[in-house]
Amino acid sequence: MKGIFITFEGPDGAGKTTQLLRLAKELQSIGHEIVVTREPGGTAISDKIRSILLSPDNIEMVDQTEVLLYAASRAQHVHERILPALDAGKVVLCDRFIDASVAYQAYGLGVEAEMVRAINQFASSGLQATRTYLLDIPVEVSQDRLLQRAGQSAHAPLDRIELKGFEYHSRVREGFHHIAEEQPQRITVVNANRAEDEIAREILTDCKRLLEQYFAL
Ligand SMILES: Nc1ncnc2c1ncn2[C@@H]1O[C@H](COP(=O)(O)OP(=O)(O)OP(=O)(O)O)[C@@H](O)[C@H]1O
Ligand SMILES: Cc1cn([C@H]2C[C@H](O)[C@@H](COP(=O)(O)O)O2)c(=O)[nH]c1=O
Repeated sequence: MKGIFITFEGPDGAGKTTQLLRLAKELQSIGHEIVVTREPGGTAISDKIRSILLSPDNIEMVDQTEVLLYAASRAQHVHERILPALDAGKVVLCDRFIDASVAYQAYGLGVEAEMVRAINQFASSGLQATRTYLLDIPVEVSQDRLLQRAGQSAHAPLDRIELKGFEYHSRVREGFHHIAEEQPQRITVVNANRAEDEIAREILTDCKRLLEQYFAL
C-alpha cells in the first residue's frame, strides 16, 4: 500500500466536511493526489445503503440491521474505492470510518463494542487509518449548527441519526473520547468549537508533518 489513509471523525455538525475539504485543497495545492470520500457512501452501492440508513422513514430499523448496513456500505467502499486508491499512492481523506460505528452503534445504541469491531474488521479487511482527526465539540453547539444548516433551504433536513435525542448524542461524544484515549498515536483530538481558520491551520500543520514523514520512508 503506497498511499495514506486519513479519516475525520466526530459528532454530527462538528465541522468534519468543512475541514476535510479545506485540507484537501491545501494538500492538492502542494502536489498531493487526493481522494475525498465519505461514509456511509463513497460508491454507488454504498450510497444506496446510505439512503436506507439515514432516511427518517426507517424509524423501525433494529440495532443489528443498523450495525450490519454500516458495515456493508463500508465493505463495498473499502474494496471498490479506498484500497485501489491507496495502491495507486493517493492520499485518501475519508469523512468517518470504523470509529463512527464504535461511537454511534456501540456507545450510542449499546451494541457490544467487541461485536461491532469484529464485524468491521471483516468488512474492511483490517484497514485502519494512519491518522484520524477527531473534531470534538459540545453536543449543544453541534446541534445548534445542525439546526442552522437544516434551516438553510439548499440543505437536506435532519436525517434519522441526527434526529436522535441529546442523551444519545452525548453518549456518542463520550464514546469518541474513550476511543481517542485508547489510541492516542493514531487519533488527534481537535477542539472544533473555534473559528474555521484556526482549526484548519492546526490540522494542516499536523498533516503536512505526517505526510513528509510517511512519504520519506
Ligand atoms: N468552526 C465552525 N464554526 C461555526 N460553524 C461551523 C464551523 N465549521 C463548520 N460550521 C458550520 O456548521 C455546519 C456543519 O458543518 P459540517 O457540515 O462541516 O459538519 P459535519 O461534521 O461534516 O456534519 P455532519 O456530521 O452532519 O456531516 C455547517 O453549516 C458549517 O458551515
Ligand atoms: C460511518 C457511520 C456513520 N454513522 C452516522 C453518523 C451520522 O449521523 C450519519 C452520517 O451522516 P453524515 O452527514 O455523512 O455525517 O451516520 C454511524 O452511525 N455509524 C457509522 O459507522
